[in-house]
Amino acid sequence: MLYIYRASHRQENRPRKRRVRDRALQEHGKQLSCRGRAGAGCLMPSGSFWCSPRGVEGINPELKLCLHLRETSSEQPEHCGAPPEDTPRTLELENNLLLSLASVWQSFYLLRTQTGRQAVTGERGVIPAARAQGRLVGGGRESAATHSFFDSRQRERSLPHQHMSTEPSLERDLDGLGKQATDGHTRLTDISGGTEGGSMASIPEYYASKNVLITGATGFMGKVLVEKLLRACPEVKALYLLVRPKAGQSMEERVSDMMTCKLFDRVREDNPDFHQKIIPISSELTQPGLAISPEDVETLSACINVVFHCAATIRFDEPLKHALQLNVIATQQLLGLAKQMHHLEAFVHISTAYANCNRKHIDEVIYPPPVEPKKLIDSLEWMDDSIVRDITPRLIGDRPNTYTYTKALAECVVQQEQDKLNIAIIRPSIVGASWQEPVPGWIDNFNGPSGVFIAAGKGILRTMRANNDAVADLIPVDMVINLTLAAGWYTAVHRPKSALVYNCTTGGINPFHWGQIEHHVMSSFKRNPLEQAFRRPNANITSNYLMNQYWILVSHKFPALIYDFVLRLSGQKPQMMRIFNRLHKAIGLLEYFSSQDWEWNSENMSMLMSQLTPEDRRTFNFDVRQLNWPEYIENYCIGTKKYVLNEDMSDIPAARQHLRKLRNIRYTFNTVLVVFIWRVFIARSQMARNIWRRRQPWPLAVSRMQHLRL
Ligand SMILES: CCCCCCCCCCCCCCCCCC(=O)SCCNC(=O)CCNC(=O)[C@H](O)C(C)(C)COP(=O)(O)OP(=O)(O)OC[C@H]1O[C@@H](n2cnc3c(N)ncnc32)[C@H](O)[C@@H]1OP(=O)(O)O
Ligand SMILES: NC(=O)C1=CN([C@@H]2O[C@H](COP(=O)(O)OP(=O)(O)OC[C@H]3O[C@@H](n4cnc5c(N)ncnc54)[C@H](OP(=O)(O)O)[C@@H]3O)[C@@H](O)[C@H]2O)C=CC1
Repeated sequence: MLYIYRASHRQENRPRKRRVRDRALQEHGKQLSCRGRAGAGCLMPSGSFWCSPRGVEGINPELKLCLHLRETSSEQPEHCGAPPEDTPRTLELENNLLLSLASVWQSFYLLRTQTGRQAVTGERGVIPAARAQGRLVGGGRESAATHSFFDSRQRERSLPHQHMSTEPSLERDLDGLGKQATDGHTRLTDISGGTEGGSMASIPEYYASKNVLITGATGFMGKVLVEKLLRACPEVKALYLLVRPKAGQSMEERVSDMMTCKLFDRVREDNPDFHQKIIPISSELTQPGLAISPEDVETLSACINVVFHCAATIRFDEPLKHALQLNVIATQQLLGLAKQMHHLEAFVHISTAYANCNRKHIDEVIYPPPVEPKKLIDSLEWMDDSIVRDITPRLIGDRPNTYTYTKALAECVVQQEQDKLNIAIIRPSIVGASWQEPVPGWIDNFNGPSGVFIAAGKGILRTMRANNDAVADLIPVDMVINLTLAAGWYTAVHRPKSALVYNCTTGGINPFHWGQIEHHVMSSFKRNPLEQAFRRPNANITSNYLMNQYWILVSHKFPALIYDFVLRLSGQKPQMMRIFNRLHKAIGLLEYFSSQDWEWNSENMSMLMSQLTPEDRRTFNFDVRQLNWPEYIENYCIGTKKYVLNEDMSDIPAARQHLRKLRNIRYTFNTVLVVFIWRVFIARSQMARNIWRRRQPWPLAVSRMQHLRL
């Protein structure tokens, strides 16, 4: 039975359409997904077919349709509405076309399950079928990402990867179905990166016996990536980590320190010898040739299969020259090294969802850079640091800092190599503590909101400029890493011709707002207080500049002055004002992100999810719909206590006691203040007494009542 439903193409209906698809996906589990020149579509194993209006545009440009094709008619999706009354003849033709497509798909699916072939064949059916029937025309709105995805099927890649030469071209797809069924085994083995057994490799299967290069492995996300790879893909051959010596520690010491961190407890339990798979390579990314020795370059060129580039400077106030050096030039150099790698299958670049924060709606495309990176690099090379500092605001234009500016340039640099390498670009929004893995709430730094939460939990931060109703696009680090690993797998196995961008965000799918965050953070820190809080946690956010300035004066600067005064009296060094000045600098840099909303398209994230086997979807879960925000925020706050501040959970009763003490101090202070004001301004001044009497008639009323009672 075929249902065709009319759905408006307008933006506001998108969530509804998304729900149609999501529900269909939930109901049917595994699905095959296809992308056309004009959009996306999914065929479920049961034979049901979902196609976005954009996808349909290619088939029938006049009709904006959401199609839902089901085997049984018993359960009509309530969100689709009734079939259009004015079903035109073209629609019947569509019905026939789609029914035949569906039957092709279904037999295709059966074929696939028999031969163990999955997305390789599944991705190539609907559009060629439509084209074969002369129905698929070029029209329709195309996103570059969609285009690039489709292009990957159209163009043969000229990489030195053996298996690419045998990848069937799109044009041959439909006609070649039978052929694929007979010789599909051979092709599948090729495409799945040499996996035995004729079935498409799952993610752990793909990473088995692969050599992976990771930059930024000592950083927040890099560590989680290393941990997850070792734990979820235990057969991975080796992880080569580009690490620099730092703070008097050699790179070997740094890596062995890292591996003793709590984050690796679960891996250690599973495989106490996991460190044998880790090979540190000395590298300073800001140096020419990344300061990698020629021997190491040779080793890496010979063996690396996948590169994850996480290293970056994420400081918002980084001088432009340094940010450019690390975020752009080092990326360029790494790409140069990647091109020398004989067996490279995927290059995954970690960008940020805010690389294009000068736009309100951000698609999964690489936007034209603010300036040609090469020109900027050449010009800054000869410029004095002070000149660069002076022209930085003009250069970064409508971006808030050098970080987002250089990350946008880096994307452009990466894109320039898309013809030579299989590239994925991951754009996470605000990466927060882990959701589930390896432990809920794992976090190890003060970046982004973590520092703000801690400052609020310690009772230092009382006010911040943020929009209560703006979406707080937080995403847990484990979800970002799961998506990153899945994208690496997908890029290597499917080899899209041009770089695929994944906006890794939550706001469009499972929104949560800064006002809600404030509420949950505060109540969480009241339940599980931090040790030695300065004041009881009570932070408020406001979008009003003047109000914020007022509260900064009253709740930050005034208490800091008193505290420093007390410290001075007791012979100690004043420190509170200094802490507040640093805090104000930090939150001043963050306010840009907490005061406004962005809208990210995350179709590629959904597409990627639809490509995973149920098992992989569980192991590499990045389904942000499953996030329960209050629970996540609670774990996040506990995580800051346990892993950032290294506080013991058993001390919570003492911390609560401390908060009670602070509350009593506050009550006492307030009472003393009232009495003081009374004494100074009211009791001593006749005018104040007169005003007091006029404003407060109740004492007279009370005395009159007492008089009457007597
Ligand atoms: C309660 C309810 C509240 C609800 C509202 C919450 C709103 C939150 C809004 C968050 C928005 C986040 C947006 C991020 C968007 C971009 C995401 C990315 O792509 S990229 C990822 C995002 N990238 C970033 O987030 C980078 C932001 N950070 C920076 O740019 C710089 O660290 C700096 C300019 C803030 C300070 O520079 P500088 O003065 O040279 O100082 P140092 O660096 O040397 O550190 C000094 C001390 O301060 C410590 N500390 C550090 N950060 C914070 C903090 N945020 N806070 C507090 N403390 C912080 C630090 O640990 C150190 O302590 P200690 O070791 O001395 O004891
Ligand atoms: N955290 C977030 O909220 C978000 C992060 N991202 C992106 O994710 C990636 C990782 O971020 P995150 O883990 O938070 O950042 P961290 O600051 O925690 O880690 C940065 C990593 O880069 C390494 N690095 C920095 N400079 C050099 C250098 N000169 N030579 C060698 N290595 C260097 C650091 O090594 P070392 O330990 O030696 O300093 C560290 O391992 C970045 O690309 C960032 O842009 C994107 C969106 C949000």
